[in-house]
Amino acid sequence: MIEVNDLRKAFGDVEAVRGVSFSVAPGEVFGFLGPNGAGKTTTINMLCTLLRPTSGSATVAGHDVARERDDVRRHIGLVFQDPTLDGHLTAEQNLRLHAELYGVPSALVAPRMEQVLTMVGLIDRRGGEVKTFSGGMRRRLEIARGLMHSPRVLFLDEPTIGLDPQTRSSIWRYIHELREREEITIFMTTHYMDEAEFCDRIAIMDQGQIVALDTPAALKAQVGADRIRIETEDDEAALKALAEYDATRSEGGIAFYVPEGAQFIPRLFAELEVPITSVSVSRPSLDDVFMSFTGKTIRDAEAAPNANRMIMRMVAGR
Ligand SMILES: Nc1ncnc2c1ncn2[C@@H]1O[C@H](COP(=O)(O)OP(=O)(O)OP(=O)(O)O)[C@@H](O)[C@H]1O
Repeated sequence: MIEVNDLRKAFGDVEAVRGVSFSVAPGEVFGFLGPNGAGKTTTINMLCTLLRPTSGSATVAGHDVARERDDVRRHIGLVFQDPTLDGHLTAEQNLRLHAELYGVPSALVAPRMEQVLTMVGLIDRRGGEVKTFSGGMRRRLEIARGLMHSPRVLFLDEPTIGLDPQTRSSIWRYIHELREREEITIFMTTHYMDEAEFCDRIAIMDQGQIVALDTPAALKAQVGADRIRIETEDDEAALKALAEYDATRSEGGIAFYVPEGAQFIPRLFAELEVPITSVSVSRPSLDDVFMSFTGKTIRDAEAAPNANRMIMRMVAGR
């Protein structure tokens, strides 16, 4: 549904996107994960035909984003970071306006409106002026509007940014319901690690390039080991017994890494002669994945100005 080949975008000296290639299958929820400034919005804008690529090529629903812009636009729905609803119009009027702009046949407008407003839980507020809606309601209405013309691909740029955790999870519920009900491909950007987990596949982007691309599970498996932390009645003896795992002292206990934590625990209890008073296993998170591919946490990547990033890379030997 989306094919991208060595796509690049430079703004003067700033190389925002530095040669990305990937493809997205029909029906997939595909996520672009990366810190602020990684180049996610620039990539999405090129795929939506809002920005012309400097070089490289991309097709969306079979149409070239540079040469067949109108065809691409007809097949996509957009939900952007910045709201674009008209606050003085009602929910219904906003959707109707969008349907007219997209040339939705008039007989289809009312049933489609009912369908999308029901999907995002706003059918009872259809007559309310948008300026009276909460941030979460507006975002849901934006999603409904993006779906009015039955696009084949829905692009969502940070769909949950600035929303509280409860509203974020309800937005995700709608996105998943949407995928079950409609034949639609979803391409989204996020810099929330926990949200990336909801995607079928994730491309991790850093400084204009894709540094990793796979399912969340496979990415985590690449990072490998589970972390085990135990507290015992005799840490000194336990450290000796666990020397082969390079166990170290950690936060008043002992920590070490094994490939399959859950399977290791029963053996640990059976074989370690020192009594264990507490145990925890943590699976690698997408934070660990980001760290292993970029050498920094996603928060550091956002906070660090470029000079600091270079120093961090030098320190990391990269
Ligand atoms: N119109 C523009 N002119 C100049 N530089 C730009 C322009 N748009 C983006 N950039 C630069 O390109 C780089 C990538 O920006 P982009 O907005 O694509 O990142 P992002 O990953 O989407 O971040 P965010 O999540 O903050 O939107 C940044 O260095 C940004 O300053």
